[in-house]
Amino acid sequence: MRILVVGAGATGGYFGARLALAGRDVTFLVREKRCAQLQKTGLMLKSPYGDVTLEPKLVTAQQLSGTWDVILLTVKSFGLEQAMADIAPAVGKNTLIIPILNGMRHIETLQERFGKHAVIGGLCKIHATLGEQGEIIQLSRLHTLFYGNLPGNNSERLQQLDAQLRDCGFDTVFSEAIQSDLWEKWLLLSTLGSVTCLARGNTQQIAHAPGGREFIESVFAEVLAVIEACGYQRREKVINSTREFLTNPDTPLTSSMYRDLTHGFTIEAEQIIGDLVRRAAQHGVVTPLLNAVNVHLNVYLQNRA
Ligand SMILES: NC(=O)C1=CN([C@@H]2O[C@H](COP(=O)(O)OP(=O)(O)OC[C@H]3O[C@@H](n4cnc5c(N)ncnc54)[C@H](OP(=O)(O)O)[C@@H]3O)[C@@H](O)[C@H]2O)C=CC1
Ligand SMILES: CC(C)(CO)C(=O)C(=O)O
Repeated sequence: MRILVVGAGATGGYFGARLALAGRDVTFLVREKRCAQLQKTGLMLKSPYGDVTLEPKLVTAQQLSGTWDVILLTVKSFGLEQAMADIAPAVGKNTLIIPILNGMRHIETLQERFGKHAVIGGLCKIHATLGEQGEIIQLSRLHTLFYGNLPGNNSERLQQLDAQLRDCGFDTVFSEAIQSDLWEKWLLLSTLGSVTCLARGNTQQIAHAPGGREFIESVFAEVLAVIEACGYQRREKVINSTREFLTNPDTPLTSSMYRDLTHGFTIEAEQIIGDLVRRAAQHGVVTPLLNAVNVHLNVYLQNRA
């Protein structure tokens, strides 16, 4: 299968590199600046599993030709509109698009543009960032890619896709409940992003501050109430383990949004928190903490602008 990885940033660069190293037919769709950088330095991966540099196959939007079997979409939410316009010529009638953006709204946006049959549910769990030379830095050993059919879609091509993605040097989950996985990832990520961005520290620091653990639990409870109002059917075991994970005083967790914010970069405030706040209002769920986080992140974005 021909795989087009859209974006060679922290996540796209990581999973794309692993796929290419495993011999899959991978091309990265990149913009001019990143293209020039990668042509000069190669795609450098700094990883607890060992460092490696590869010469990636690169293409820019102007050079795209033909359609692709798989499109792994790894742009940030604010790059989605442009990315959809760029990939449109590459989407054929059998193309499978796997977005791994955080949040949920992009799924409907992609389905509206390319049709439900084209969009596979996807998410990734990894701690990765870009270094000063454009290298991909994997910050922990976590590297899991989840994918599966969304409700109302039953693509038989997923078996084929699974065979392509498996055994490539990262963990995979071919999920039969990707919709639940997506809600649960949002629960984890939005809670983690909220508390770390508001407190400007990791979860270990927060858990050791007076009222810190309760703070994490209260944000978690708000997010859970929102996603349940939106239709999430609670899986008690996952809820409990996620809550434990986030409040563990021995583990210093941060989120990619927190890393972006502390570096002064733009952040996916709307996709990760704003969308939750809007859904809460639609369903009459009261979310004072999430509202405060939303204001905080928006003021950060205003100051940045
Ligand atoms: N980093 C992490 O640890 C995790 C991130 N996520 C989520 O994954 C998503 C991607 O995040 P991440 O990889 O960190 O983001 P990055 O900013 O590191 O990478 C995104 C890349 O997309 C590229 N891009 C944007 N628009 C286009 C386009 N039209 N054509 C080609 N390339 C494009 C950017 O390139 P350019 O250099 O040209 O701007 C950039 O390199 C986000 O939704 C994030 O929340 C999920 C789990 C963990
Ligand atoms: C939940 C987590 C931390 C791991 O994948 C993440 O998605 C992020 O940092 O954006």
